[in-house]
Amino acid sequence: MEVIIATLAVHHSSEVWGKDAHLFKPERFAEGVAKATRDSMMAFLSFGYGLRKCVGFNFANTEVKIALSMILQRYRLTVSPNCTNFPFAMFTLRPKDGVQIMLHPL
Ligand code: HEM
Repeated sequence: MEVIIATLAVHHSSEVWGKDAHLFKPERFAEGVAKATRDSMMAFLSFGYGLRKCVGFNFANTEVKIALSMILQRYRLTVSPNCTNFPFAMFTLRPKDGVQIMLHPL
């Protein structure tokens, strides 16, 4: 595990994200990407950078917000007890076997 985390570079700069850069903290973005990245344009590269940056960036962001708000209005989400969530590094850190989520109707 230590070796995997030590090899990560993208989105893990402690200068940008702080000493807890390795923690999953979506609330970092509560006041927007610019504030979360301390105005460092190269710090958040999920959609690429520069002239070839993803053309679907605004569309994808809006789509995710709409889809998530529709789901959260109808369901409570919990992580399945069967979920092992083994972190796996392939350019970025991701769960090796995905994340099994259970949806409970509200
Ligand atoms: C969460 C959703 C998405 C993510 C994370 C994402 C991410 C990316 C990334 C990393 C690139 C490469 C940028 C680069 O080379 O620097 C890219 C390119 C591209 N994306 Fe997306 N993308 C998403 C959704 C979409 C959607 C919804 C569309 C279209 C409706 C789209 C269309 C494109 C196109 C056409 C390119 C190529 C741009 C070019 O080479 O000039 N993407 N995307």
